[in-house]
Amino acid sequence: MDKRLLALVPEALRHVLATVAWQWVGLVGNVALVWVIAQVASSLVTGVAVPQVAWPLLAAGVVLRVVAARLAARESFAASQDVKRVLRRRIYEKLLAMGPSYTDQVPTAEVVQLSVEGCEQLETYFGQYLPQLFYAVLAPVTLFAVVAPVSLPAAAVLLLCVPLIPATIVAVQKVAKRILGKYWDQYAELGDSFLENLQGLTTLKIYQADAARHEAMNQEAERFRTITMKVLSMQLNSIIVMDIVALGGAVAGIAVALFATAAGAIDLFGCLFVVLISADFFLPMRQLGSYFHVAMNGMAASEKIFRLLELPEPPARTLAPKAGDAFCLRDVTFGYVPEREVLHGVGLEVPACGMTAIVGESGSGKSTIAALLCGRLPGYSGEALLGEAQVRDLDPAALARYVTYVGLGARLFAGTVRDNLLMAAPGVSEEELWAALKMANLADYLRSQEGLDTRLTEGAANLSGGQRQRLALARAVLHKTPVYVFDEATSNVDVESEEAIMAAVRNLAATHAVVLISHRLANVTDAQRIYVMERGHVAGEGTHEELLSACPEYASLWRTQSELENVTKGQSLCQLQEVTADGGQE
Ligand SMILES: Nc1ncnc2c1ncn2[C@@H]1O[C@H](COP(=O)(O)OP(=O)(O)OP(=O)(O)O)[C@@H](O)[C@H]1O
Repeated sequence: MDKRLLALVPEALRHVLATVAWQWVGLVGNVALVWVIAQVASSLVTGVAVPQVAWPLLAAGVVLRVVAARLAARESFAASQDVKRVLRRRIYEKLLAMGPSYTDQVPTAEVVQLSVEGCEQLETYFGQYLPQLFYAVLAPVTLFAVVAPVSLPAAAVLLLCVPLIPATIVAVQKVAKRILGKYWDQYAELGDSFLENLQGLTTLKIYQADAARHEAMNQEAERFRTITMKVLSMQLNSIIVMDIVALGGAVAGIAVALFATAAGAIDLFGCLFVVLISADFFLPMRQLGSYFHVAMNGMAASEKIFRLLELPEPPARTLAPKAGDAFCLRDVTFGYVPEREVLHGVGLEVPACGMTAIVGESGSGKSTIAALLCGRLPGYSGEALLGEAQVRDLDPAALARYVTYVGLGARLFAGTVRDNLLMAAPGVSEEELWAALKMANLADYLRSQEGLDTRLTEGAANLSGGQRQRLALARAVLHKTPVYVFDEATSNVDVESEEAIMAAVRNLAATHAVVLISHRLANVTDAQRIYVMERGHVAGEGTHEELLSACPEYASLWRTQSELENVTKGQSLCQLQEVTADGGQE
């Protein structure tokens, strides 16, 4: 019995005790029935009349058994409902408390398994195993009190044999614990790779790597099958052992009663009564043994649930930003893992209005700064302030109302364009929706379709990449917040889309704080302030002109990109000239 589990769901304990009480009432009914049957059988042999009380007792026994069985089942159901409800709520609250970065500590697949399968297993623990645990102690003691006046030696032998069953359970427990621990590990592993492969199926197909992954998953599934079979065979074997012990105990009790009858110590009724009741001494313990395996499964799941519930949580964030608050980073250091620092003493300021750009080579830490500003990386050191509050102390919901993040992975959902836009700003007028679409240069295209009712498939796969990004931008613009963070919002889009997005971003920057992360320097030349990142630190800051003269890293990046773009333009020109020469056209 795990005390932590009981403490976790104290409400369920009331139902567990009620289940035990009703089981006990059922046992009393059973004793009455056995008493009547033994009386009737012995009277048939001896010819002595059956006592008058037997018939009302028979009726009472039947009623008690039926009613008690129903009520015990109802209470057991109530206990398991409580457990599932409470545990799932606790897991959900834990995830909320851990915040969006919970995946750093526990994979989503494991959380899903624990909330579904894990909680189901605990349902059996509370609904069946726990009541049976109490009842399996109470029943033999009660029966001893009933049988002892009939035959003390038989009652004593029966009672003494009962603990042999838990003794075998304890012997099995060590092995069971090890096997079940492995079972859950394999289960979680299989769930993880299934989820990942399913999410990446398109990529696997593109590279024809699906067959290899399929094979790897088959091997994992085979390992899971093997361990499941081990669990089952361990359970069946131990049930056989428990049956032998239970039958052996009953036989010993019956033998004692027979000897006592032969010696004249008890009459025929007494002998029959002991014979008929002896199995009831062992049945509850035997039943406990079979629930025990399911309970062990639940215990193994509960270990994992506790591990999840005990994961460290970031301190409660309660502060909210005030109107006009601006971001300011001072000497900020951060690493995703302790052994590798990604930002080293970064300092930057984002004024409450205007465009602040962050540029730098790939991997220099730009997106990390964006994530930090959005409160997703609370484990930084130094000062990341919004107004006077540390970003890590701000309530995530309040921060989400203050900062809109638009990244490459902005998700568009299946449904209409209107649905996707309204999720950012419920209740806004049609005019405002169209104004945002116009800003993102998407209005004309959508008018040629079905307007705001244009249907999008999952992930807006029926739009082009550029259209998707422009729609994500329109949605962001509708989400009226004082600060916008654009992380590579113009990556992988055509020139037309890039120009449209940049025009919208500049427009926004006229009245809001905009942080623009872009690998393309041409997009940031008119930013009020540009920060140049290099390997996690700020290598330079200033306007485009200031940086060209004062920051060699920026000047070098600018030169490389300009040359590249000139070469590309030159090639296009050459190709155009070739076409003109060949075709003789102007
Ligand atoms: N979730 C993560 N876990 C561990 N390391 C990470 C994680 N995300 C980023 N990093 C590491 O942090 C460093 C900075 O990454 P970041 O994404 O901030 O760079 P970036 O400048 O935005 O790059 P890019 O221009 O390619 O998007 C990289 O070395 C990267 O390997």
